[in-house]
Amino acid sequence: MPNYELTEGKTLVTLSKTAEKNSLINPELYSKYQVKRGLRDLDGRGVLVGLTEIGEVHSYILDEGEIIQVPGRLLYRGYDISDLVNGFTRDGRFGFEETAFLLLFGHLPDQKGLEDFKQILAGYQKLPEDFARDFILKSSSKDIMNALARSVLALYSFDDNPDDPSISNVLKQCLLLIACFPSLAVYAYHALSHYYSNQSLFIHSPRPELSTAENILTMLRPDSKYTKLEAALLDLALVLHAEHGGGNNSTFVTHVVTSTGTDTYSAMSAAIGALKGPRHGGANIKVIKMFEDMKNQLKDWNDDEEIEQYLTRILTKDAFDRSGLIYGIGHAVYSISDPRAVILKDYAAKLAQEKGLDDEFKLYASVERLAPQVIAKFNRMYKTVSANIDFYSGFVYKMLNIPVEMYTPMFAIARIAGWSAHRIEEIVNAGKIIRPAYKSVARRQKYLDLIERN
Ligand SMILES: CC(=O)SCCNC(=O)CCNC(=O)[C@H](O)C(C)(C)COP(=O)(O)OP(=O)(O)OC[C@H]1O[C@@H](n2cnc3c(N)ncnc32)[C@H](O)[C@@H]1OP(=O)(O)O
Ligand SMILES: O=C([O-])CC(=O)C(=O)O
Repeated sequence: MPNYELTEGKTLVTLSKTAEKNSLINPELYSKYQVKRGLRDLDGRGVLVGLTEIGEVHSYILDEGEIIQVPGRLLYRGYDISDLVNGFTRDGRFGFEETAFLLLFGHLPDQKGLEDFKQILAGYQKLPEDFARDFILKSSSKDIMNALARSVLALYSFDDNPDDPSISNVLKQCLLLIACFPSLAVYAYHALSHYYSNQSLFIHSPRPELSTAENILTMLRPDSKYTKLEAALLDLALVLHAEHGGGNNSTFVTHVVTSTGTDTYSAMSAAIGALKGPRHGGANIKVIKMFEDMKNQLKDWNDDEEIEQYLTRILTKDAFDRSGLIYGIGHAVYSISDPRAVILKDYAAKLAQEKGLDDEFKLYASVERLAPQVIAKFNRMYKTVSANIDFYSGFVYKMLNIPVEMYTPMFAIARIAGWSAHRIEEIVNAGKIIRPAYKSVARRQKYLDLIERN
């Protein structure tokens, strides 16, 4: 982007300094006016802004008004995530389609219902004629989440009835997006690796008889080959990422944008933008890059003291991306544990052993153990922090040879199921635009004519 020289030496640098200075609000005012920053109460509990039956994120119990932190639990439509995972893995079935059905329709499908649902999704898999060529390949993006959001917005033009908010129409649009996200993301990755990394370009079509996880691997790999274990692990990751209640940032964005009465494509592209952020879904890419940096910097991966020093340098903004964040650690709701991280860690350990990456797994486990202590030294903590879902997900994807650029898009491919259920829930129940209050703390000013200003 050009750096425009503006008149009278006012470059973008000086203007940005002015913008920054005049945007700063005295931090004391937030407590003075009891602002619930991050929509959180001072004890860390979220401000109650809605009701949902789709996902439940459980992290504490109240004992005589006192918050007692407990290991995290996640329920989809009232079913514990561990029971769901145990159910389909025990039966050797893929779980993502069944999970999407559960989230959208509120009950687990029977055999026939599941087969019918898979057929409906397969029917929506095909992108419009020339869509991949004209909208993905011709204008490739350096970021797949950006490409995905653009594709979602472009699909609006191919819909004969895009603005109809009836549930039958919105459901149809959501099913189409659930079915198309894998190809939209994978093709955007191929465009990126071709145009930015000079790799050969190939496009494989999704196959209607395959599961979402199998199709991702089929389309991603030049030879379309994958093992049953690889597909099963990717499927598990999709199930674990599919839903997380109404308050997580991207799902809340879905509620906020849906509450305006806008179309499905606008709501979902906004949610993709929210998920892309490194404090949310984008954390999985940051985690893997943080570990690459850490591995280069550490002399001894088994030395706790050296690891602690590196983590401290992250917090003091002296290491990695200088954001001060240890990615993959901490959560707005969970404290003692994120149940999804517990499940993924187990699989990561087994896979690491198979792939001869035990040392790297041990380093992850050490950081998981040490980071909460280091963070607690630097912050006033009202609750414990622990590894979140994104701590081990990137490591698992890496062991599945999934390119790093695809990690956050994998999250989106899964979470579109949850967003869809929440969009429908918002339309069915709300009818009220979401509009919280902002108190103005600006000084009132007397207007000056242009010639009077200096
Ligand atoms: C799928 C998901 O979205 S899971 C989350 C993925 N994100 C990450 O992994 C990024 C790293 N983690 C974080 O940035 C945070 O833990 C978040 C954004 C997830 C949650 O943030 P919060 O709700 O503010 O967490 P919490 O209230 O427990 O934090 C207390 C303090 O510890 C700090 N803290 C929490 N986690 C971290 C971390 N990983 N690294 C450094 N500091 C942290 C917070 O910034 C906060 O400090 P402050 O009071 O000075 O603002
Ligand atoms: O709930 C949150 O804030 C973030 C999260 O874990 C998710 O969206 O999966």
